[in-house]
Amino acid sequence: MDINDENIIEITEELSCEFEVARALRDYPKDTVVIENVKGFDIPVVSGICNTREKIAKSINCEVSEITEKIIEASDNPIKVDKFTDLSEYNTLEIDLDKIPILTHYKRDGGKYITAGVVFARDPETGIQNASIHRMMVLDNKRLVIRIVPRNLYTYFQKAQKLGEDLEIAIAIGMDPAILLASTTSIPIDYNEMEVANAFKDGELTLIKIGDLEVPQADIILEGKISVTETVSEGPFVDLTDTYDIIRDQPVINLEKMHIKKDNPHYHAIIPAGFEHKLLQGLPQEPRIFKSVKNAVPTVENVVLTEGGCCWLHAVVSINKQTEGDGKNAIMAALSAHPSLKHCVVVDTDVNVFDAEDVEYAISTRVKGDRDIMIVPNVRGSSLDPVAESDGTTTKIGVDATKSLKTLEKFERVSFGE
Ligand SMILES: C/C(=C\C(=O)O)CCOP(=O)(O)O
Ligand SMILES: [Mn+2]
Repeated sequence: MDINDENIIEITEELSCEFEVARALRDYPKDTVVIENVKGFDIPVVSGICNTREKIAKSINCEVSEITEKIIEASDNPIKVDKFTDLSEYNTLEIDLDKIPILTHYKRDGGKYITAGVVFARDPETGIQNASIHRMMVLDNKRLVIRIVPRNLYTYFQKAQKLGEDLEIAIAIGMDPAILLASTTSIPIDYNEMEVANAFKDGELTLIKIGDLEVPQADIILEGKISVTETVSEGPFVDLTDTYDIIRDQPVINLEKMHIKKDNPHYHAIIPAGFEHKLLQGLPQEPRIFKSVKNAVPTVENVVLTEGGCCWLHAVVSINKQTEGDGKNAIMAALSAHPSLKHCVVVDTDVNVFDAEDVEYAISTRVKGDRDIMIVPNVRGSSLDPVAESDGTTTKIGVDATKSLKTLEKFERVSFGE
């Protein structure tokens, strides 16, 4: 795997994949780290290839402020993949998960978890391929349990269940961040995420044909089937709010083969609740929120699900305010586009949405509480919100931190001038 970062932290001390690797990685929340010497394994662990917006922007060849625009462009203009290769660069082995340094992260976790696995499957009816990241807990050296949320893979799984046939899958681990990002995009069910990845790569993406599937040249590829009859308990697992998600009955994966790159393979681990987890899960929601706000307020400039808000619960939206009330319309559009969103702050375009201090500056100088704060009780929120009611409802807050158009002169940022 090409790790495209000139400042890699290399840890050579021998560490156990049970707790010790995860503990060491938490000391470097925004670095790319390679753990060279994992006790009992030949394969090093890499983490943090997508833990900053800068790294993600670099992988898709744009500036941080252009990521949303770039995702929208690639999702709206996917490119059919026409470059394929085979498995000649891999060693193919009978499945044995005990040969891969899969981590146990925190003390109360349900077990070892694959956290950077992209799952590839075809719709049993239409044949369209889906790619999505799922957490998968290890049951033994041949079996996993997968958390499937009701999105595209879940729909395929339901169709497979109706047909009574297990769903064939490949799990790819350790790949170019642009392909990881494409796998997390929220695109319609009849779209193939690898065509979005190919658009990020200007048509240069090469995939491997494995059975009926077309899979990226990842460092590790597992082959197997999601059972349509067998479920077991999955969890506990720390989700992006840094709190434990609940235990649920989820489908079992029976694995058959594994393909490991001959040349310098790494096992990619995403630390639960780390910035890589937050960004890969949250950042692909930003284009959805952006499109919705654009409908309501055409002068929207950018949308960010902030790292402090777990890239899930807090949004900052910047607009070039034209009329009084634009801020509140932007809040309503953002809250409805991402139902998990709890708090939304709207700022003017002279405020940098990526800079928490600048956003706080806008809140402190441009908000009048009785006029600019919207409180919406009893709405559905995120299952991860620790203050949500048992029925899933919570209270949402919108903060309109835009300048009042009536008194614009009072808000002039003097140090911005001459
Ligand atoms: C399972 C989650 C997200 C996803 O993969 O879509 C996290 C919780 O989702 P909520 O919709 O915020 O409950
Ligand atoms: Mn999909």
